[in-house]
Amino acid sequence: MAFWSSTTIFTSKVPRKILFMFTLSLSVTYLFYSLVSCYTSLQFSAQENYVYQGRPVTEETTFMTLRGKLYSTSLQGEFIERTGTEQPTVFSTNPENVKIEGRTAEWVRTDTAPTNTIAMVHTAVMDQQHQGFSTTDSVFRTTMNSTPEYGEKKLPQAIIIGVKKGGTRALLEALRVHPDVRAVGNEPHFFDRNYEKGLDWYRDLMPSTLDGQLTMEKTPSYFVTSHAPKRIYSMAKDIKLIIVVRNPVTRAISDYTQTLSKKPEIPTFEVLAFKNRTLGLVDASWSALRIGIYALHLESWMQYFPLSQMHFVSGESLILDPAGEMAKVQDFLGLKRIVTDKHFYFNKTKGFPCLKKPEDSSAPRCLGKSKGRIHPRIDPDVIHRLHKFYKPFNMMFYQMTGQNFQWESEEINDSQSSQD
Ligand SMILES: Nc1ncnc2c1ncn2[C@@H]1O[C@H](COP(=O)(O)OS(=O)(=O)O)[C@@H](OP(=O)(O)O)[C@H]1O
Repeated sequence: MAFWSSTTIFTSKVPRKILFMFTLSLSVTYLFYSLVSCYTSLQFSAQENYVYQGRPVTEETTFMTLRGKLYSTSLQGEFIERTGTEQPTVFSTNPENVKIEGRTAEWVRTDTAPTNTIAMVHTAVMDQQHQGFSTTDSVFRTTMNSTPEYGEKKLPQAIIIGVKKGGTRALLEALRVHPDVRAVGNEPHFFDRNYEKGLDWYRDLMPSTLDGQLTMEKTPSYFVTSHAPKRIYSMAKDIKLIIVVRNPVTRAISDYTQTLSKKPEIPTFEVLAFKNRTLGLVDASWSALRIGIYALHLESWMQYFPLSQMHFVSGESLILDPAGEMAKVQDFLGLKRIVTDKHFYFNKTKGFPCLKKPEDSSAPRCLGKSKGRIHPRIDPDVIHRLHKFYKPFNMMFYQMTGQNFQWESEEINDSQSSQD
């Protein structure tokens, strides 16, 4: 009764207009806050959803979110072709001075530390413009997807040490699809060119990893660097070493093709391959040929590491059956077989296997122009002589590794096809 009477007094005392204004302002305030909170939650979910192997990932578990964040750049296949950081190719016909270590552009993923992102994006834009690519939203997405790195930087537990032009980039990029592998995109060249910079410098180049993830790098010149085995051993005795090998004759031609692309004025392959062609004296000190004497280089690695710590990948099989080679590599690294045939397709235009692109991305997932170059035609007689030159070294290599890479049967095929 008291309540009823006080309400009646209130309504009768306050003018109806004021009451109406008060109710209206309350409603407007309520509506405003509802809209603001709705917008914030929409924004949050747009930022927190990313794609993991083609599927959108939401915040189902914290761990998946963290890992997804860590991989948000890489799993969207943001590959940006940029010029390697290596020193430019120096060519000399004096075998002692021959240094064909230069490298051309290659695919480098942009999952860098945030501090490097702006520089990388800038480089990406410049490079894409330079190559006539459109400065697409892939660069934009790279910026958007640059998330802080989680975990800690570690020294690598596995290194692809060689061989130059063996297919090392293709292997590393396929491995980087694996959620338990994190690798530095550029070649650090720590054990051959930057050793004096120290282990802290080297570690700092590595991407951050979470527990259970492998840190990796690839520098193909390590395999032929005499002091690399000792240096790597002193860093980590139990490190795993991967060597991608390829028919040494084709490898030499590939190496030469790379140099030719930068220095078109160099002598022909046929000239460089011999000290005296009439006498059939092969110039084994020419680095393009010397690198292919695998048995010789392997010997120095075997002084420090048991074979069980080395894995040899056939460069030929990596092209013909990438998933098969990846299965063996994942086993060797103690990884779950996650990278399988589902991840590859044969790209007819490229003429090589490429990584399948995630559903939502238009980013290319083939390697760049510097991988899979067209080789110049080499005199079949020179090819035959080189096969003969390499044969004993290949045999020794097969014996040392316990693997037959069948490069001799390739020569039979080559000569058959050149007769056709
Ligand atoms: N999937 C795929 N796509 C393109 N290219 C592929 C692939 N798999 C292996 N290869 C072969 O890799 C060769 C280059 O080897 P590397 O990456 O080790 O070269 S480098 O030493 O890093 O410069 C390169 O040599 P060239 O063909 O002579 O250019 C390729 O034959």
